[in-house]
Amino acid sequence: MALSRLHTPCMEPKSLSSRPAAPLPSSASRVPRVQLSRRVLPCRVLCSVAPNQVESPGAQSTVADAPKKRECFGVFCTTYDLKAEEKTKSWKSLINIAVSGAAGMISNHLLFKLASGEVFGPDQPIALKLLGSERSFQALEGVAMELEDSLYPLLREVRIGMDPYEVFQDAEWALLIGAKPRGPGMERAALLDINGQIFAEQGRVLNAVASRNVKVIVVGNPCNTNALICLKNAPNIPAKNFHALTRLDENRAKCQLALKAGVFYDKVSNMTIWGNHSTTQVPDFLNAKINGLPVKEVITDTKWLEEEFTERVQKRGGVLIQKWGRSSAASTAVSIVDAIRSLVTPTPKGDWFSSGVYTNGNPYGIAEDIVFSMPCVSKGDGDYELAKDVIIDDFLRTRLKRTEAELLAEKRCVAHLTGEGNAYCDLPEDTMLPGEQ
Ligand SMILES: NC(=O)c1ccc[n+]([C@@H]2O[C@H](COP(=O)([O-])OP(=O)(O)OC[C@H]3O[C@@H](n4cnc5c(N)ncnc54)[C@H](O)[C@@H]3O)[C@@H](O)[C@H]2O)c1
Repeated sequence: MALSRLHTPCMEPKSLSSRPAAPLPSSASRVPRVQLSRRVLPCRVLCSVAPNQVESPGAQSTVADAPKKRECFGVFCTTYDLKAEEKTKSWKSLINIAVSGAAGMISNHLLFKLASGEVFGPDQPIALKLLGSERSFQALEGVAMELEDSLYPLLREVRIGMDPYEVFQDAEWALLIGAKPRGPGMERAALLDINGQIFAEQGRVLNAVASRNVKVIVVGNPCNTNALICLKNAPNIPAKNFHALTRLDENRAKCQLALKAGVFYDKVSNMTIWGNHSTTQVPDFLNAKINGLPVKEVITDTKWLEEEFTERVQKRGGVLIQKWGRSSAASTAVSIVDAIRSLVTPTPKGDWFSSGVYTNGNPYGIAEDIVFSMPCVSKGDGDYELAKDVIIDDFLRTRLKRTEAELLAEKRCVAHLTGEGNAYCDLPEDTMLPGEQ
């Protein structure tokens, strides 16, 4: 099924939107708010399509056959009345963002942030392609209705579906959140297998239909090994384009250091989470800085740094579940936003961010061919390089080895899903995900 293309609502010249729109670039402000107004006329009835309009397949349908069409959702099927000249002045080209697990708790925060413009910018229209499962499909319709009702000027298309081949078509960003949670008594090996199968399939689909330069952020757990499985099943997409989300751990670590030092958290920089998004992860206080100074010069309580700080970060998710009764969804969504923004905006000079990335010639002595969280810098073009000037002492090295051993064992455990032979599961210990008790 073809995707609907950029289409702008057919609307009245004056904005009737009651909620504040994201600020416009100066060129856009010269254009009457016609593009941003959300007073949408029922175009299939009232509007003829001018030659300079781009229309969606859905827009060509008549009122009578409209209910049969599923290329777009509700109001997003409407044809927009946009002059080509205005389009080039004020809008960047539409980007396609695919999100799996879109009816889940994390997505319920994330989608609204994406649509508001706070992730890709106030002049960047987006299309959201939402993947759900059979069980979650009704809920997904509810999510799409809430997106409709939010009247976001930058949200030009919403499409929902259960077929990843349709949903991932031409995706430029794929945010892979949907996964099964570890049930009571379930071994980590079983979770690796169940979720690994999801990510093997999604890797194959991305390989077949997504943009060749799609950026993939794997959130569903165990996210490092899921990302490895995904990239191994997508040989035509650069392995460098795949990330496992460790940004929530980075944000938690920054917060704990700020609390201990009595400073606001924007004073903490160069925070690396090394390794696996599990309780073996290594929050690095050796290279982190507070007010530009090494953390160890500002926080002299070494015992706290070596023991309490690390454990607090590793177990923060579990403590939160005890208090809140559910896992962290809002702060995870915020950290996905941070992770994307770190790739699409230049990293501040001298700083870096953490991301679980494919090890292929890393300078830190980490085993190759796994997805390991490391310090990265970006020019803001969606790509990244590994950070230089990183110190690794014996204490840090010992911890890196432990999380590396866990990831190598996870890799052996999913060999049947990465095309590397028979799986052999010898996980060093049944480590937990950060949110597990
Ligand atoms: N990496 C991180 O920092 C981090 C942090 C928090 C949570 N997580 C993980 O994110 C995942 C989602 O968390 P949540 O709180 O949103 O869970 P949730 O249960 O609220 O939502 C998951 C959604 O995914 C759907 N789903 C399941 N399998 C799917 C599939 N194959 N295709 C599409 N959709 C599918 C489910 O129906 C559900 O709607 C979990 O694996 C969780 O462990 C990761």
